[in-house]
Amino acid sequence: MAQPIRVVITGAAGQIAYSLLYQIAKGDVFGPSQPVILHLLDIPPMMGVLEGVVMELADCALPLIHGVVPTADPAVAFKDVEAAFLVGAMPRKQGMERKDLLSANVTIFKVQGQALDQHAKKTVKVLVVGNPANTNALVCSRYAPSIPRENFTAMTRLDQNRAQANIAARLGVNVADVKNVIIWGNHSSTQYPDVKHATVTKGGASKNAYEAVADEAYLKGEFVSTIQTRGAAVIAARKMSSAMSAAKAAGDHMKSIWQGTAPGEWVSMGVVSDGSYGVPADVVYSFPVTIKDKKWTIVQGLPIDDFARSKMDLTGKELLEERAEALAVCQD
Ligand SMILES: NC(=O)c1ccc[n+]([C@@H]2O[C@H](COP(=O)([O-])OP(=O)(O)OC[C@H]3O[C@@H](n4cnc5c(N)ncnc54)[C@H](O)[C@@H]3O)[C@@H](O)[C@H]2O)c1
Ligand SMILES: O=C(O)C[C@H](O)C(=O)O
Repeated sequence: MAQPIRVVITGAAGQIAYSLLYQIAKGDVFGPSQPVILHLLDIPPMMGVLEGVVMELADCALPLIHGVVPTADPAVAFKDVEAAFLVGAMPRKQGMERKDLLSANVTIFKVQGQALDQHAKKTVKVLVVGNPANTNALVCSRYAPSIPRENFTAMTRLDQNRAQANIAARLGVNVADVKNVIIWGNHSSTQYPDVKHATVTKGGASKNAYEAVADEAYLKGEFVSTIQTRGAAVIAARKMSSAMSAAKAAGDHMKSIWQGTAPGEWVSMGVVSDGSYGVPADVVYSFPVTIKDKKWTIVQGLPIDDFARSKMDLTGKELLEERAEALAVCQD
């Protein structure tokens, strides 16, 4: 059996972690033969709750768990970790936009960037889930200069999963038959879910999903706004933000990094932009990427029409505004 890897989950006493820990511990993310030592970080008032989570992990009797380290100390939490799920942050309430969380949450990611820089393995792969996820990931990478910037990614996989599930339902196929829907930009209500390059397998043949849906008004209107506002719809219904689906998406995202993407498939994630597709550089922008040997590459050369262009520019503009606000908060 492989040597265990150390994996940190922040916000470990919270909602998302409650679903995510089980996925990681039973091998869904790093593989069925990869033991893990789980580092669980939360804040001091949550240590009692975290103790209960630790008891439950023990009671799951999962052979891949080779250790559990509950702590409120970032220096302990980030020590020698090879993968980091940065979940711990305040979730939004009904009526808020995700960027309303910026001033409350961004300093968490400054502190954790510094702790990663000092204590984590230099190869650590960092997934930021806490909102506003894209800008938090940018801040985290800036405060961890000894770790390559490409090791920091933000989660838009939940948006991709939502979009693929929506299209599958529309076409009456299984969700596994819809591939390559793209999320461009910010994990916010300006994101652009794009079906133009997606495929669907129906009756044994692979087709373009946009053409298969054959309803441009839907794909440019209701579909886009449904995916953009899905998080708010879940909050309105549950009175709490998405957790089970967010945890599943976090597992999917890290699994893609660890195990790579299948030939002909890509996934969407927020990465530090190099200006590809004419979007702003140096913001964490969601692109379609392929992954090999734990390294992502932006899929290049996709044709962008005027509609997509305007949506991609709008979400890029929002990320520039968030970056300015976040860096001002961090300097205070
Ligand atoms: N990117 C996405 O697609 C996506 C999806 C769903 C939720 N989210 C975001 O994920 C975050 C967590 O959501 P949740 O439902 O688990 O919230 P939650 O309130 O249930 O749990 C958050 C946990 O983080 C802890 N925490 C706060 N500050 C911390 C710090 N400095 N260090 C370590 N832990 C800290 C809290 O004590 C709490 O236990 C929120 O910001 C939410 O908006 C993102
Ligand atoms: O929308 C939220 O605030 C939570 C999360 O980002 C989501 O998309 O469900």
